[in-house]
Amino acid sequence: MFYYVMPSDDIRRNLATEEYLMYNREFDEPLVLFYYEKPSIIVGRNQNTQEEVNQKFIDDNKIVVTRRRSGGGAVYHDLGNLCFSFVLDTKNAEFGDFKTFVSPIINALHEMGATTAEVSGRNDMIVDGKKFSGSAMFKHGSKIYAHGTLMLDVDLDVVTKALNVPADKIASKGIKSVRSRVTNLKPYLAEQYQDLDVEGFRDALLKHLFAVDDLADIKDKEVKISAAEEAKIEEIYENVYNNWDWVYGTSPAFTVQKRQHFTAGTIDARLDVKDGIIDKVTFYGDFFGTSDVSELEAKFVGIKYNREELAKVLANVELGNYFLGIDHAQILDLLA
Ligand SMILES: Nc1ncnc2c1ncn2[C@@H]1O[C@H](COP(=O)(O)OC(=O)CCCC[C@@H]2CCSS2)[C@@H](O)[C@H]1O
Repeated sequence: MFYYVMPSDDIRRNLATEEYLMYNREFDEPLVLFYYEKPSIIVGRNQNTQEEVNQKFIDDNKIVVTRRRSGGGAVYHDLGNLCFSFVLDTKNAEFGDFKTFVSPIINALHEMGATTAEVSGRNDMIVDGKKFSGSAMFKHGSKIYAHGTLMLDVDLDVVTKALNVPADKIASKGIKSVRSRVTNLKPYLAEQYQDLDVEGFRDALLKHLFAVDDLADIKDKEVKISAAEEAKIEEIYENVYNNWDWVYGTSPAFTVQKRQHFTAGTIDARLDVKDGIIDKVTFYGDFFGTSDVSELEAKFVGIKYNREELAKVLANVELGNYFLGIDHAQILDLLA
């Protein structure tokens, strides 16, 4: 087995590197990758990004949002979360089921004191009945990567806030992720691991996986990435993981239906969104102004469905013509 430790703390670059290595390297032996990142949400291949993220919270807290190629639900990562990934070619290595591929990780965790950590269901690892890891995989030809999370010391409060979308927000046709109760691993690890940050945890795991006391002993097992390859990884970063078309634009078509009560009355808004772009907006309500509201509805058609774009349109609108006594911020909150 070979290994590579990602130097970046940006999930978009880390996913680009993982993808690059899988497509472009030959794997006589499996490769294990480790990476971690600053606060980010990673939605699954078939998910509706707008539905999975709490956009206002994401904007306010500058949380990175991206989409991965593997399936499953949206997860939240911060600097207390470590990702692992096994990349291999099924021509050269057998790829069993989920339980088989995570077994080296489970064994290492047992050795580190989390003796009750176990595999659960289709893609979870749990301890004390609570999830600390979710996994997913992506296949291309005979090559596969199977990656997962390890919640060492994640801010659990933020997990709920960042992923929490009000139930009434969207009536979607997309695939919904399963909400489950999560926990951090740290309290379950032995005393000597209590002061570890995510890098220390990673190094400890590596030592257990390769059965060495010193990482210097496995230097020859470390994969090297050249400057020319870095440039190609940068292209994947830009074209895929940092590209709105991939992150939002590939979401399934969905409809947002929202209702807001104002002192003057109630407004309902319905937005049809296709490929991340607003297809149609309809307002219903009982206190419209003097101008035809369909004029306002038309202004939103064709823009990207996000707060920033909605705010730009609203900035040029004399709202009082359409709704009496409502300001821009209120309408923005209704729509976004
Ligand atoms: N970081 C993290 N780890 C484990 N579980 C999480 C995490 N964040 C949120 N959740 C919980 O899992 C569900 C979603 O579970 P679900 O089973 O739907 O999806 C997954 O687990 C996908 C894991 C993808 C791992 C990739 C590895 C490299 S980049 S992302 C979510 O609603 C939360 O309740």
